[in-house]
Amino acid sequence: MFRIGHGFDVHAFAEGRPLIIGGIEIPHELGLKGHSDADVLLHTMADAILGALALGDIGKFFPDTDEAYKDMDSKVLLSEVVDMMERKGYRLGNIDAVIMAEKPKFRPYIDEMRQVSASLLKTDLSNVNIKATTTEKLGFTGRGEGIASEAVVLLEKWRNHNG
Ligand SMILES: Nc1ccn([C@@H]2O[C@H](COP(=O)(O)O)[C@@H](O)[C@H]2O)c(=O)n1
Ligand SMILES: C[C@@]1(CO)OP(=O)(O)OP(=O)(O)OC[C@H]1O
Repeated sequence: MFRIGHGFDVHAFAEGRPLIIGGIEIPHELGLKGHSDADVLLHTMADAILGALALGDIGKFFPDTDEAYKDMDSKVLLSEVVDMMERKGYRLGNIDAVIMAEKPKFRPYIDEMRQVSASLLKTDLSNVNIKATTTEKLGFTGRGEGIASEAVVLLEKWRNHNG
């Protein structure tokens, strides 16, 4: 059995924060504002998986009102969601994600982001696609106010769940 999921997330730019996307730090004059490390790409991946499993979203499991998740490494968040997926008897089929931002240019970092995410998602590199686009200077991303990201995932049931 297959299940499809979709994730979408937005974080605003902020001064004095590192820019962490796809589990890696990207050199840029601005970072992203958030309760966690604000890794907008890993958040969309986690939300897409939770969506496929009809489990809700990351805010339900990692509320931004809980001090335990302050400055949380989103690699840990995604790993915990992958554990939930595995406990339900699913594994990743493939994931396709997009980062929407006017700046910086992500293309030089895409291969490393794919490697980090594939490892967190416990899947082969060939099952993970990450792309980037500007929004042609339109909207909040086009004005450089923040970064948006979206992901679609396919999960495959391959064993009986154990909890
Ligand atoms: N922040 C970004 C945005 C885009 N790219 C790469 O540039 C290509 C052209 O972008 P358009 O929005 O003009 O279509 C795009 O396909 C990406 O490869 C990027 O690296 N970082
Ligand atoms: C990741 C969490 C963790 O508290 O916080 P944020 O970094 O603010 O991210 P967001 O995608 O706005 O909401 C989900 C939160 O659960």
